[in-house]
Amino acid sequence: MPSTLEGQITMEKTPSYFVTNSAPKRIHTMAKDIKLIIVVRNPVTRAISDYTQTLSKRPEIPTFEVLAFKNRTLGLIDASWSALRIGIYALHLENWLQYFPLSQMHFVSGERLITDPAGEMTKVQDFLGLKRIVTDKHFYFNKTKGFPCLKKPEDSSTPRCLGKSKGRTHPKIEPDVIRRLHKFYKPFNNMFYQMTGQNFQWELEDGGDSPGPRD
Ligand SMILES: Nc1ncnc2c1ncn2[C@@H]1O[C@H](COP(=O)(O)OS(=O)(=O)O)[C@@H](OP(=O)(O)O)[C@H]1O
Repeated sequence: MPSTLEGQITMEKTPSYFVTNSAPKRIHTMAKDIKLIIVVRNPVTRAISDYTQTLSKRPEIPTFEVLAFKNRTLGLIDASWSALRIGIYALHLENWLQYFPLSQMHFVSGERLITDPAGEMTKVQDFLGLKRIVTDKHFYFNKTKGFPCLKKPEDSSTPRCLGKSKGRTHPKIEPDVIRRLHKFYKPFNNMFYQMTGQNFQWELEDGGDSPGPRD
């Protein structure tokens, strides 16, 4: 981490920290009063997104349906598959709560980040104690990309969307597998809602892969 001068905030983004057992202790040793921002989305959609990313690099991997089960006939989920294990948010949060109070954490809804980016950014700015600089007027919905994009980033005069690797089309997953996964995550999601005091409403999206902007 670079040194931070008076009036500056240093930010660092590493998604894997949230699920790395040794991370909370090490980060606590480095900076006890650090503010932590965690972006979470429906763990079923997250798993499919994770799989889609791996598939783009290694097209030869087995199907999602094959990887998701230890025994499909018995409906036995393979929770050791990292794409699924990462979505057990309550488990990972438990680890962080051993070192940091909830007041130092802010949870961003991945779903609302797409449907209402300015609203989510307002909450992030408030959490960080920043002036509300980023607002509605900084975003527009790009129909081609199917996602919100920045109208005019600070370093450029042209609009900017996230790159091709963000917002890929997901493969169609068999509906009974999606249903089984929703059932698998339900108790963990409820635990996570209780721990955070926030209801992310993931159970409302039953049936298929949760509706994304492209669907
Ligand atoms: N504005 C905007 N544009 C594009 N994509 C957006 C946006 N907001 C959120 N998302 C969602 O971000 C998902 C990719 O982020 P990741 O967390 O996988 O990124 S990272 O590689 O782990 O850093 C990506 O997941 P996929 O749709 O599965 O690709 C998007 O759904």
